[in-house]
This record gives sequence, C-alpha cells and structure tokens, in this order.
Amino acid sequence: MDSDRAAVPAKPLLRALGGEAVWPPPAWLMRQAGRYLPEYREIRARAGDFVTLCTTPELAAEVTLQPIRRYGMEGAILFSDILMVPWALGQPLRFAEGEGPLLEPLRSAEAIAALDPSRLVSRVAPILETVARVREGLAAEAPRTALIGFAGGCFTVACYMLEGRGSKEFAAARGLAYADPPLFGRLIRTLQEATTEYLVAQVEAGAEALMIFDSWAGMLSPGQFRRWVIEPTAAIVRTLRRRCPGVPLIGFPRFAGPLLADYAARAGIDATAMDTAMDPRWAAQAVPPAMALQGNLDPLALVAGGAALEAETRSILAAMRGRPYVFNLGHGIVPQTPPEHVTALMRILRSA
Ligand SMILES: Cc1c2[nH]c(c1CCC(=O)O)Cc1[nH]c(c(CCC(=O)O)c1C)Cc1[nH]c(c(CCC(=O)O)c1C)Cc1[nH]c(c(C)c1CCC(=O)O)C2
Repeated sequence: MDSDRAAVPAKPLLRALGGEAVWPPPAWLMRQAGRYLPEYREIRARAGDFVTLCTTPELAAEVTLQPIRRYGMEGAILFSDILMVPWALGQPLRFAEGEGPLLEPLRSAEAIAALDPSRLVSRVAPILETVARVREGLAAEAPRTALIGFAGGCFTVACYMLEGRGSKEFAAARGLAYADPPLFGRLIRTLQEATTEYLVAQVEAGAEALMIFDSWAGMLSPGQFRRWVIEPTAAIVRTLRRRCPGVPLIGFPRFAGPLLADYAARAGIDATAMDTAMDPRWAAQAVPPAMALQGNLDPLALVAGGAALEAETRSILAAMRGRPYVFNLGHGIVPQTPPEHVTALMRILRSA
C-alpha cells in the first residue's frame, strides 16, 4: 500500500507546508468562500442565519467548494467559524446583520466554570460531517486541492467570549489576563483542551492540514504574548503531533510584528502566516528557511485590481521565491471584492 501511496505525488499545498519550495506557489485565500461570491449569497440567504449555515453539512460543504470550482485554489478551507468552539461549549452565539458576532459575554468565574467541554464533540458533529463531505467532493472534483481545517487561537477566542462581540481593544480579556491570571488561565486551558479535541476530530473526519487563527494576538505585550499565545499554541501542537502525526499546522498570530520570529521558533507549528502589515523580506530572514511562510497580499489591493494588484503580488512573490511558501492574503477577502479580480490574481500566480 505504501508504494502505491508514494506513486501519487502529494498535493502542492501539503508539499509546501512540508518544507518544499514549490513554484509557482500553491495558493488559497482567507474568506475565499464569502459574500463577494453571488453563489455564496444565494446559499447564505437559503440558510437564513450564519450558525445554521455552519451546522448544515450539505450547505456548508457546498460553499466550501464554490471558490474551488471557480478558481481552482490548491487549498479549500472548511466553511465554519472560530466562534463555533464557544458555541459548542454552550455559550449562546448569533451573527447580527451589520454587527458581526454576538455572544452572551462571560461575566464571572461561575460562567467560566460552567463551560461544558463534554458537549463539544456531539455539538460539532455537523461540522465534522461537512469536513467528510468536502473531502469526498475534492476527491471527485479537485484532486490537487487539500482540505484545511481550523480553529481560533485560545487568546482570540477568549477575547470574543469575554467581550461578547468584536472590539477595538478587547479590554475585558486583556484586563482579566492582568487582574486575575489564574481565572483567565482557566478559560485559556478550557479552550486549549476543547480546541485540541476539535482539531483532532477534524483530522479524523478528513482535514489534511490545520490552521490556528490568533487574529488579536498582536494586541498583547511581549510577556503576555508568550504566555497567552505561544504557550497554549505549543501545548495544542504537542498533542496534535502525537495524535495526528504528519498533518501540517499553520499558525497565524496576526499583527505579532517582530514577535512573529519567537512564535515561529517556539509555537511548534510548520508554517507561519503573515498579516498585511508584515514585511515578507523581514519574515524571510526572521523565520527559519525550512519553515513555510504564508501570505500576505492586502485584501484591498485585491479590491483595487489592475496594476496595484499585479505590483503588490509580484513584490511578495519576489521575497518568497526559493523558500517553502503558500500564497494568501494578509487577512480575509472583503465583501466588495470583484470576483474577476480573483481570476486575475490566480492568473498572475500561475505565471510566476
Ligand atoms: C476573528 C475571526 C472570526 N472568524 C474567523 C476569524 C479569524 C480570521 C479573521 O481574523 O478574520 C475565521 C473564519 N470565518 C469564516 C471562515 C471560513 C473559511 C474561509 O476563510 O473562507 C474562517 C476561517 C467564515 C465567516 N465568518 C463570518 C462570515 C460572514 C458572515 C456572513 O456571511 O454574513 C464568514 C463568511 C462572520 C464573522 N466571524 C468572525 C467575525 C468577526 C465575523 C464578522 C465579520 C464579517 O461579517 O465578515 C469571527
């Protein structure tokens, strides 16, 4: 069996994440399934609310595959949300039109203690079924495309759980981390355990690579960053290495700045994702040459298209040439992106 398997060349995304300088680089885009696509808006309207869409496997699998059918990216990211972990732990979640996510905020030690990890696996069953369906869909329609599972970083998810909504400061989470580190640590540990179980389950259901989105990591002081971003990520990664050997892990500590180098060296991940503000030439020096980098086109350059899109893309490619690399944006696609600009981007990448 092993010799049969060796005869099939690995998918380009998995080769790059494994440390090979694949060129032209494999590509996928954060939020590649989303409101900029008319076919997404159609299914989103049919589902009604966003949580229903995330927990209806036939619809969630369909929207995961939509951008692959249009553009043939080398990576398909599971359609779900980082806030499905708090939801699965029993915290009420809804997405209000124009307001983003709304959670009932955790306001006491009792509320943190009441989070119930025993519900997690059964609550996320529909999401795991989506994973299995997408994997089958890819085998039939896009055999070169790899399926990426994901979760939020513990710190970022804790930000939303304590604040209850998006925020510029996330003062509830950052304040609690200073005022009561044992209590904040308890929440982080609950998330660490839940996230580990959830990611293992995604791999068992068919995910071929995993990404951890720590979108608000860059708000922390260096000491807090090490304690609440690097340490919990490293703990998750240690267990994943044992339970899911060979599955590559991408870490995204957004706006980490120079702490990106610490994160890359100590979180244990295989690939580091760069946000829009990161200089790829600096990252190429700061991150070990065998470690893949991913990123980091400004989503607004994709909205602009034309010469700006071409120049920004080529400058990132020039910095990444010769090392293991996965093309992506520095943050998610925005809804006003013209779909044909994604076509133009894929053409630029394929002629790299
Ligand atoms: C912080 C965060 C969230 N969710 C996520 C993050 C980390 C990455 C980042 O920093 O963006 C991650 C995420 N959210 C979504 C995915 C699916 C996969 C993909 O990238 O295509 C992924 C990987 C779908 C989504 N998640 C959300 C949408 C839009 C919902 C809709 O269709 O109405 C999508 C497609 C909603 C969401 N979910 C979240 C917010 C703040 C919002 C509101 C903003 C918005 O509306 O764009 C929380």
